[in-house]
Amino acid sequence: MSNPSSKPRLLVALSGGVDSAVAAWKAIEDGYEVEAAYMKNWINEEEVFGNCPWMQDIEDGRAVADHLGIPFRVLNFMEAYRERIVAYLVDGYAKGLTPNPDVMCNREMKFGVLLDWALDNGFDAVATGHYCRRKMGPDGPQLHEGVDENKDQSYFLCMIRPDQLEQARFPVGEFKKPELRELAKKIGLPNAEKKDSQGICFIGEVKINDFLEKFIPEKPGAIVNLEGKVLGEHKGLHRYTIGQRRGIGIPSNTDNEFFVVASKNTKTNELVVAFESERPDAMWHASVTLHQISWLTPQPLTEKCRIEAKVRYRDPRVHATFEPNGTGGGIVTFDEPQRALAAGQVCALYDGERVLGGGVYL
Ligand SMILES: Nc1ncnc2c1ncn2[C@@H]1O[C@H](COP(=O)(O)OP(=O)(O)OP(=O)(O)O)[C@@H](O)[C@H]1O
Repeated sequence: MSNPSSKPRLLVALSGGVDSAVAAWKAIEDGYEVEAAYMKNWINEEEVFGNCPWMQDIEDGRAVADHLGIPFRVLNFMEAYRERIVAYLVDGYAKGLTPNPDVMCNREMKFGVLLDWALDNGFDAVATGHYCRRKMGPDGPQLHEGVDENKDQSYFLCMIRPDQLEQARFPVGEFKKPELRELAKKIGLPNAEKKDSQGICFIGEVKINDFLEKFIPEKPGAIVNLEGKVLGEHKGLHRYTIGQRRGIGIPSNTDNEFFVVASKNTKTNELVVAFESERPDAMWHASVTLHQISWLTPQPLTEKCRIEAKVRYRDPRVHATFEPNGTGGGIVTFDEPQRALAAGQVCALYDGERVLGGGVYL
């Protein structure tokens, strides 16, 4: 497709939410020729649970695009989503892991399938409403945390590849959320007061276990304490995550003490629970091994070095030492042990506010 204007063409991923709406407005202000796309990833078909309010989101997206005077389209990526995200999620849980579909969705969908579509259709880049920043460094673009410490979403983007970052734009990374809401009202965006979305889009409000029930058969086993005493029965280890407090189904019989999931024994199909105050060894980790790190640096780090690591979206960065293992992964040893790291989750590596990359821990 030819570009009659000299402006770079930007496709904004418009979710119907306020962040991507302001991202589209800001991109226009920044001098891009902007168009918008909503990705239809999942609908409540085949009676599988799932309650993403996608029809409302499409209406909101369209209203925003109309308000800004930019073209809007809905792209059907349901097949790719099923193959790349739902399958990864279900396989992961079936293996006893705790997958991170939000991280994978950025790599596989927003800056994967959507970016490919955009490039094929004459766009130069794709923008989202993520709170993070892309800064030019001496060796190319770098990914940095967003200015708003409360909202920073760089963790979710730590596994995108450098070639994807090349064509990614984050127009709201310099904003703080309250300021962005105010701006949305000031410029009259129709969704300025819309509530923030929660959880994984395609399962919406539905609990992950209700969703997984449709895909993974029950596999009952014993719930045991640290001494191996049987306390009850579980319906399948895939329904639990290390460190989980709620929904274990075992009363503690003690005031102010609650059971947590200390570990999952896949060999015996036992769920091991403990009181938090017992500080079960299995729940505190001095280090994690990351296999296949996805680097955002020009070259992978090949020397032992000091870094910062973020083991969960809502956790702060913590100081750690990184040691490459020579096979594309490495060991992250924390200065202070970290609680409840579930295999399958993602550890993001930082140098200050700059994201160096990320990997899945074993
Ligand atoms: N279905 C979708 N179609 C197009 N873009 C999407 C879709 N879902 C998410 N995005 C993009 O990914 C970004 C981050 O998604 P997330 O679900 O975390 O939303 P959010 O932080 O609540 O942002 P928003 O307020 O824009 O919904 C969004 O700002 C948007 O650019």
